[in-house]
Amino acid sequence: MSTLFELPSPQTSPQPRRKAGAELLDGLNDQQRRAVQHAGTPLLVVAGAGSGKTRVLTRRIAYLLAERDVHPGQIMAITFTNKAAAEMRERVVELVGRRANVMWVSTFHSMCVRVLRREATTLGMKSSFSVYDADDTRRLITLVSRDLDIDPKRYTPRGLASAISNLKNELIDPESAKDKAANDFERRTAEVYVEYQRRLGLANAFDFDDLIMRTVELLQTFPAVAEYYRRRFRHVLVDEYQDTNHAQYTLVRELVGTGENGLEPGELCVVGDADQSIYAFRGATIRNIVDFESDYPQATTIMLEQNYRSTQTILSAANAVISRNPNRRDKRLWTALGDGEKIVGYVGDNDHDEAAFVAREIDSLMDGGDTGEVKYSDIAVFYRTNNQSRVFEEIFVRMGLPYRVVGGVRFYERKEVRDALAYLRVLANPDDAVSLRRILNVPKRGIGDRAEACVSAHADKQRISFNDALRDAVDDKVPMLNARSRNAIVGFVELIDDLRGLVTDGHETADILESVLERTGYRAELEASDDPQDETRVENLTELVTVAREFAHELPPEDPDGDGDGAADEGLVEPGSLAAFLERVSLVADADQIPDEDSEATGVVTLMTLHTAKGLEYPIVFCTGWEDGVFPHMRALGDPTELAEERRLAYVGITRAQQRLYLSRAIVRSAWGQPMTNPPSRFLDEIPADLVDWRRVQPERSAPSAPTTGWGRRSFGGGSGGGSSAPSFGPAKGWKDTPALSLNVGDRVTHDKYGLGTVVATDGVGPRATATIDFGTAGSIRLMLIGSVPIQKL
Ligand SMILES: Nc1ncnc2c1ncn2[C@@H]1O[C@H](COP(=O)(O)OP(=O)(O)OP(=O)(O)O)[C@@H](O)[C@H]1O
Ligand SMILES: [Mg+2]
Repeated sequence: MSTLFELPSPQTSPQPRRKAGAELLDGLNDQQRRAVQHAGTPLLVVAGAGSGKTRVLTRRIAYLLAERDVHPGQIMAITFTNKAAAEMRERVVELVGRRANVMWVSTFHSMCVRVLRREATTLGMKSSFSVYDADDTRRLITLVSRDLDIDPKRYTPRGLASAISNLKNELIDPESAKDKAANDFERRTAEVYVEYQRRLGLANAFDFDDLIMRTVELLQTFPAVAEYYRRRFRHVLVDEYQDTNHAQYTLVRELVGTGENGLEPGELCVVGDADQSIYAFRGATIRNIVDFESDYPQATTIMLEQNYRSTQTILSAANAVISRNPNRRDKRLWTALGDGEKIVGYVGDNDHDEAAFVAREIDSLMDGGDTGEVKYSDIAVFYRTNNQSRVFEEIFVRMGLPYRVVGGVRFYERKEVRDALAYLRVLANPDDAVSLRRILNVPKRGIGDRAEACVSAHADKQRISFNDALRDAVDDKVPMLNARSRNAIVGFVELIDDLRGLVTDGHETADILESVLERTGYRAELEASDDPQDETRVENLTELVTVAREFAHELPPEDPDGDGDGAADEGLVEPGSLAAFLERVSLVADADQIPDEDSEATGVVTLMTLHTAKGLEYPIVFCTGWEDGVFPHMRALGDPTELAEERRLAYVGITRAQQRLYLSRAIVRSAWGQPMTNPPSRFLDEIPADLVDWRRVQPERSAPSAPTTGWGRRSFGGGSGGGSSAPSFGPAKGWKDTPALSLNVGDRVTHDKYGLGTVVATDGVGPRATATIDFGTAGSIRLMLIGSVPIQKL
């Protein structure tokens, strides 16, 4: 166990440049200033987008350090992405100097990893644990449900994984899940959950949700541990508080404490905006913001009203959209930045046309025109789902526009990269069963499925880890294993042990990785292949080596664990080590990427999903794919709660823009392999027409018969029928040409892909009519826009 936190002795080294307190309050309005200076009781800052919440948080930290004699080691700041954390740290360093480097500024997940590294043994784990991401989790759940004879069609690993994740976000442990299970699915889930947790333990691994849940468990079960962290972190600050889930909420409460053992509760400051809550699907709840005052009876709430980011036109559009949401506290943001340019609207014939418009527009913006100096890095393109990026990438490559995609099929999700990392993880944590089984026969070395099953059965029977079972195989103690497989396993175990020798000898991660690629024959196999994709794979592996090389040469923080003593705590990972590298890589969450420090300088257009855009700002923003069924997402069309969440996402998207905003949609989109005719997004109708300069509307093909109130469909004619550029498809064509299929609850239908189904709900009319259809097996209740799916009534 750790010793109690003591304040370090005053620094003797020369002080870095520090800003005086008064200067730290410069460029803040009265409300912001109050928030920065507030002391003693819990503080909530609620305000709309761009009102300076994050700025307040950053300044508050600097102010604590400069004016209230708080030591950086006493500060815990929590942000939503690693990128945001890096930025916040950077800004505080600008304000108060390098000593701010020892603060804990991190995401919930990184923060928990740090805590768990030092306390792992208290929870019966080793500090060399692995962190399993969504893919590892799904693999392990697949293995578990196979062993439990669960029908993967009825209960998919994905469905089970998400159910277990929900339980963890609600801090429900396996035993309680069992007790609470009320139907077959919940009972099966609980069964899988119990076994999955046991296997995680055997593999010495935490999954993402565990990081939070087990840290809470740690603090709640071991008062001395809780006291240590409460004494240490006297200030807890949380950005984007509206997106915390129950587990994270509880974690914050535990960290702050309620004043036991004569220790005053830590000072808590959270900032957020209920209108920007967009992670309900991960259990986030605005309850945490709405009930802050009752959760913390002493709390002070400060509201900010001035927006410093966007023009009035952009703000008005955002306000118009979000004001349609029910049950929200209305807050009118204002800006002193003037009306600015009108929003530009565009309707593409199809998604390629839409992308071409974006590319042409970027090109002409860069040429100067009436806009003056524009850099590529001033521009961002947003879309609703990752798969929409491909069309943009194609045209950007063709036109030579520099860009980068944040998220998407990310580097770390590529098979070859995951394989290589699995090797490294096995070297760092021998018990990591998911990684071990992943590479057991990659590249092929004669350890087939049957051999793997024998070893796994043996592990189960003896209740030992897969790694120990492999070692039993070497000693010929695994029944049913044939001699050939055994020999192959001997070779594999020797190879791994050899490679592990490099780690113990303290070799650099990049060199270890080179040896892995070399000695396993992995790279040679790819190089020998004539599949062009394998060439890319080799490049990716080379890139991974480079990442590892750079990581090792990053400047280590002045004080690795931030407790002011300049040394790492026992059990913490060595900076620059293999463990540290793996940690960094595994915490690259889905809304995140390894911070790319150079991207501002190199000047590239940024492409990302709306979710990833949260908290960011760009002078010029293209919001694309404004179509019902795309954005709002298909899933949300019949569900008021989900629709409200999509509307908040629209609010987030619009409010990223500082000066210029483009909104676009396509009439026909082929993102899911099959062309679909999509009606304009209902959110477009919600934006006052006079805010928009409509560059191109839908070409007129027949006399418009639909009412054409809102903009964006001033001349909304027939769907795809008759248009030469639009491909024809499916039994149901454009919504207008084909008499809309009228569906009622209880109707039986047949779908080209999903087969027979029953309508369980309907919603909307005309082009926006949707039906929720149950196709029989679990997880396949689908919501569809009737006009655009290959469906027939029986
Ligand atoms: N008082 C101020 N004077 C001038 N600029 C300000 C002021 N407050 C904030 N800003 C600037 O306004 C922009 C938005 O601020 P910030 O990102 O902190 O807002 P936010 O409320 O966190 O937004 P979001 O809800 O999108 O996260 C930033 O560029 C910030 O530097
Ligand atoms: Mg912010």
